[in-house]
Amino acid sequence: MSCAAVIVASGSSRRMGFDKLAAELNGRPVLRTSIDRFMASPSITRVVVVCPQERFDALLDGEFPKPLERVDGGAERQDSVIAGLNALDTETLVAVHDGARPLITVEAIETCIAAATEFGAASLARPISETIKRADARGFSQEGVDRDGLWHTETPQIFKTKLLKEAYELVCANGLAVTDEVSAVEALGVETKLVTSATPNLKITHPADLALAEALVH
Ligand SMILES: Nc1ccn([C@@H]2O[C@H](COP(=O)(O)OP(=O)(O)OP(=O)(O)O)[C@@H](O)[C@H]2O)c(=O)n1
Ligand SMILES: C[C@](O)(CO)[C@H](O)COP(=O)(O)O
Repeated sequence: MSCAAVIVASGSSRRMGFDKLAAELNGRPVLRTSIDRFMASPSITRVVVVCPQERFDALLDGEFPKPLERVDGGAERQDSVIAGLNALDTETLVAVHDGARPLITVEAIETCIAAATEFGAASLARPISETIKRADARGFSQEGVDRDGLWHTETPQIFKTKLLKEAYELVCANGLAVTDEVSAVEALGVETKLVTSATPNLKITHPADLALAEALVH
């Protein structure tokens, strides 16, 4: 099945304090590293990057082995995902990925595509492996939360393109706010297969994450 990648990269890096997607990892911008991982995945046929023109222009050094295009994003992540989906027509599957997750591997992308091919909806995710507490506004623990069955979702999140477009139409029609695509398809009543993320795939969010990613990137 043909699979397009939509890489969302229109965020404002508020928690980082500077443009985290332009920051260098191993001599390459974070966003370029994310794009290159999808370019290297055999099942990916094209890459749509959702970001401002100037952020895109800074990435265009060298050749790309597959079609690459850019569209403008929106105020919220879900608006940026919808802008990317609107650029797609023929691909059966779409893999949505955060530009801020540059440690994604080709193996993880291909494993997730295989699950999406089988189930129609798949996301990389990690079972929670620590004790979970609910705290009050002062930061004092109030109770434990049973972690059985709880996962962190990551990206890529990969779906039949028609399904994800329908899900976001419903999200918009009902004025919902979702933080990922798994939540969007849940609004349609559709389950997503969670695929265990076997290697670090952190979302660079705070300055310390960049140092960690630099140590882990290869
Ligand atoms: N309006 C938005 C918001 C986020 N993103 C993208 O969604 C991914 C996950 O968002 P996050 O890491 O939270 O990035 P920021 O929104 O930039 O972070 P912050 O909330 O600290 O500003 C990132 O690749 C980010 O660029 C996007 O394309 N459009
Ligand atoms: C999509 C996501 O990466 C899944 O973990 C995450 O929800 C995006 O981060 P945000 O801070 O919610 O935009």
